[in-house]
Amino acid sequence: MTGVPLIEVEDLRIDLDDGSRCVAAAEGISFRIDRGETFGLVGESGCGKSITALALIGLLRQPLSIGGGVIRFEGREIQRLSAAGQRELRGNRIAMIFQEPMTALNPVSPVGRQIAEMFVLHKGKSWREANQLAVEALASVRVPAPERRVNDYPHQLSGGMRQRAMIAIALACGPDLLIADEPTTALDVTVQAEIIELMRNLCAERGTAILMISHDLGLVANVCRRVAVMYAGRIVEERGSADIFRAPSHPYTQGLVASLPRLGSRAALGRIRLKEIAGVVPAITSFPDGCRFNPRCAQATDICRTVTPETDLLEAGGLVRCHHHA
Ligand SMILES: Nc1ncnc2c1ncn2[C@@H]1O[C@H](COP(=O)(O)OP(=O)(O)OP(=O)(O)O)[C@@H](O)[C@H]1O
Repeated sequence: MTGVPLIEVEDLRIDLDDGSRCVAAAEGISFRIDRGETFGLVGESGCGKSITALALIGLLRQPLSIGGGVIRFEGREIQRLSAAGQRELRGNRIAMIFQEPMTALNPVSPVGRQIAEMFVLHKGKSWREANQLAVEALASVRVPAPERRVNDYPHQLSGGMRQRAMIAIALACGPDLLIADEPTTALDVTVQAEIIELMRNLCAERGTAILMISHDLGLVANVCRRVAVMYAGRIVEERGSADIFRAPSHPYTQGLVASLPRLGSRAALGRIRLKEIAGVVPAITSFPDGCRFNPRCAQATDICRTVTPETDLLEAGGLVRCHHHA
């Protein structure tokens, strides 16, 4: 399958229709992720990261729906797959982990059983085999005493252990793509680092691609080779992770980079306040004309208030959507 991306999103639009009116919650979304690659989607809360991920796995529900564009998995259009085909894609090929594992785990079923179920349902294993594989899966995510822990219910595990169990379930069937939506936001910093390291190592060993979603540019750039920055339902910049710090091109990305504490700096030690991006993200129903970042942008001119910028290729590699890009 050389040359064919694992997943390719082309000009995706996601509509939000509340019955009285229909607005585009996200539009013009295009990116590709190759086999085994790590790709990040970053942006402030509400910019459309999670709904983009849900669209990829065919899990958008009313009032949201795909309003245009194409999503291809190994060259096949996901929207054209039957319901059964989409289910098989979600079970076997694409897995997802969320911020709060409690919402994804079944509270009345032991975690071992939930892992074993994946092997029974998607790999045709017997329960006996599947139970053994569940112990191995928990061991692979470094859960201590896995042969005992398989019998624990989700509420008996700490937040970090629950997220490990979620990763075990997600990776059970050897997916080609793991979508991780704010996987560590609810955890404290030390546990966060351990979980990220674990996820990254397991995926690298198995050749699993990662689509990581977070509001935290530092975290995403640390895990991913390439990063797309979203603002108000559009991708405004896509770059290699190192380039995004060295020479951010879009004023919004520049703002995000300026608001990151540098390791060991006075800001990281909490002694000075970091530069925040002034203003707030507009609501879906009141996206401004032209560039949606223009009301918050110090570089905005008349054209930014009226004309939507096209996506330009950067000489140094990458894409940017700004009339005045650096
Ligand atoms: N089920 C829904 N009904 C109505 N609006 C929704 C629904 N789900 C998402 N939205 C809206 O769509 C927009 C994009 O939401 P999305 O969850 O993708 O944002 P996000 O960037 O992932 O932010 P967060 O990190 O806060 O989840 C938001 O304005 C949100 O309010």
